[in-house]
Amino acid sequence: MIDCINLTKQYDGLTAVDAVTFSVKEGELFGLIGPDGAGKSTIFRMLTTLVLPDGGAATVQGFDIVADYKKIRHQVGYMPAKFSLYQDLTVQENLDFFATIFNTTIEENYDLIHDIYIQIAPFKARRAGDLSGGMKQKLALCCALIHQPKVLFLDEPTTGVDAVSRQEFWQMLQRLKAQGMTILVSTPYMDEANLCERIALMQTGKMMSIDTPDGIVSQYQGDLFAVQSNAMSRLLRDLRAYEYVKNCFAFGDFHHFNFSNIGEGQVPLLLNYLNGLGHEALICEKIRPTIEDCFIQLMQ
Ligand SMILES: Nc1ncnc2c1ncn2[C@@H]1O[C@H](COP(=O)(O)OP(=O)(O)OP(=O)(O)O)[C@@H](O)[C@H]1O
Repeated sequence: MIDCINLTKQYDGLTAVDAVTFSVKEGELFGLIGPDGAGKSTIFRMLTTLVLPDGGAATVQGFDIVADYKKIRHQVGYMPAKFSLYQDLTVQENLDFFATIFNTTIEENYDLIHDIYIQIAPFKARRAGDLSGGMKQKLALCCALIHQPKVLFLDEPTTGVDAVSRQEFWQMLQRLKAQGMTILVSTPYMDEANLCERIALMQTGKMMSIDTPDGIVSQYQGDLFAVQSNAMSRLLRDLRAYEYVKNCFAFGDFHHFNFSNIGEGQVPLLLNYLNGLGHEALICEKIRPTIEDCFIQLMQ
């Protein structure tokens, strides 16, 4: 449904998207995962024909993003990262407006949107600008779906949205996927990567790895450990000073690290070293890497 080959975009000498190659299959939920500035929005803007690429090529539903831009605009649903609905119009007026410009009605497409529509229906008369972040996202999704697109582009739909709304949003995406929708979604939240079928990890315009979340985790090089003591900030410094600790960073209630040489055999020696430095209540265990751990390793 989406094919990109060496897709490139530059802004004033800065390469925002650097020869990116990836494909999204029909009915797939594919995630672009990366921090601010990684180039996610620029990929969305090129694929939805809002900006022209400087190099490479891409098709959406078989249509070329440059030559067939009008066809693509009629066929895809796009939810930009920035809330782009009319803040002064009510929820109902926004929905009616988007239905009208696509020459359709809410009733005609009710099957696809009813799940989301019933959640925003109680606020039909409220101005879009007065909705909560989560409700704004639901309304924007509803508007993006109003013309029954086959491909949905969702640029950071959960950024700035509370944890419960984020969870609800992803449940809605899973239901849309079950209805056969192809979805390209971006997020800076690494935990959301696991909710996609396949992901691309992005940094400074480049795709570092493309695979299923499990596939990415299985490519982690070496063993990863989580460690805790009664003095966490000193522990970070002491770990980084230890000769055989390669990379170490804070991760929730633990610090994650790996060894530069051998793996698990080093643990008793490291614990001796930390005990000697006065650390108490030490816990150190080998763990399965998260997507964030994999991302950090790939960056290094
Ligand atoms: N119109 C523009 N003019 C100049 N530089 C731009 C423009 N749009 C994006 N950039 C730059 O291109 C790079 C990629 O930006 P992009 O918005 O695609 O990243 P992103 O991963 O979506 O991050 P964000 O969440 O911050 O938007 C950044 O360095 C950004 O500053």
